[in-house]
Amino acid sequence: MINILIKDETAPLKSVVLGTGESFGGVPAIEEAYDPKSREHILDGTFPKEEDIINEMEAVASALKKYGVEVYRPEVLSDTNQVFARDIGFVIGDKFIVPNIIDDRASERDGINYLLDQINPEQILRMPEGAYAEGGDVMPWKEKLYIGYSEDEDYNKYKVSRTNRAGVEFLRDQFPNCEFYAFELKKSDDDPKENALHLDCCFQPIGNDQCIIYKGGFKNERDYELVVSHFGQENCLEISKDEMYHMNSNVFSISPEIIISEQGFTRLNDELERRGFKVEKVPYSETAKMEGLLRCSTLPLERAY
Ligand SMILES: NC(=[NH2+])NCCC[C@H](N)C(=O)O
Repeated sequence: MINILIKDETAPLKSVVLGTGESFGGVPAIEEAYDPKSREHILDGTFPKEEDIINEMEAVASALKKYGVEVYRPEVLSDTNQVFARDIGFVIGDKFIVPNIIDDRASERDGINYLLDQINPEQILRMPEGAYAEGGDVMPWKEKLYIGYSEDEDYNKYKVSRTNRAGVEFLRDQFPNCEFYAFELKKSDDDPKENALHLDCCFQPIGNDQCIIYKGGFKNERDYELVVSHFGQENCLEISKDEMYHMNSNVFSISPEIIISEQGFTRLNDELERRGFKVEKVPYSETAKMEGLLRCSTLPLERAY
């Protein structure tokens, strides 16, 4: 049996699913792109190579194993991009949620069926038809649950809108004891600098009481202000539009003290170190071209409390 328990983003990590670059399907046709940054790299002829993705992900696997984390990988499905394990399922408390996700990615969920078979069925919740949520939009943070979503007007318009109101309501019903904060995100199918694909593309808690945040990713400024009021201004590490584009908010915490980050995020990494974090730097700039980074590639199953 596999134990699952996640109450926040940073408690010491015990086990995680890390996506895979194996047989990722190569360069998609332009009409197959489902985010604007991949689209940009398909058009520019700079879409990453399988070998580079595999090497980058191995560096993450090594960093995790160095700290004794149990690392599971999805079963490899041929010609399927399975890099971003975060979105295909997620754990809140002691429940594993199997969500409905964008059709273009729905088959990715099959890769973790072998893990679901090892989780107590009473701990698995399947989202009902019509309710959508991707793990990148869902963040348990102690007594709070932060969710990024789109109202129907945006949800029906953008491929990059992945969590809808019905998804939010489902989670609200399942977790009545959480303080619920659902934020609409800014979306664009064409311009990666105007698009917060998931909540973790513009916000993520780190340490015990801090966060990385990009104001422009929130559709409504009052939501950004609410988050800042929760953490306190001095505990918010603000990033710029360019830093959001490079996915600076999408680092990944092994513990409240240790963060895996991209080696080229110089300003962020220096600032994290100045704040006393140990930063494990990995090369991840090829994977970043597909509009996801380290949080997106990892699906934590258990943290220690
Ligand atoms: N949690 C995340 N931010 N995941 C990023 C997923 C990126 C992937 N290209 C998509 O469009 O779905």
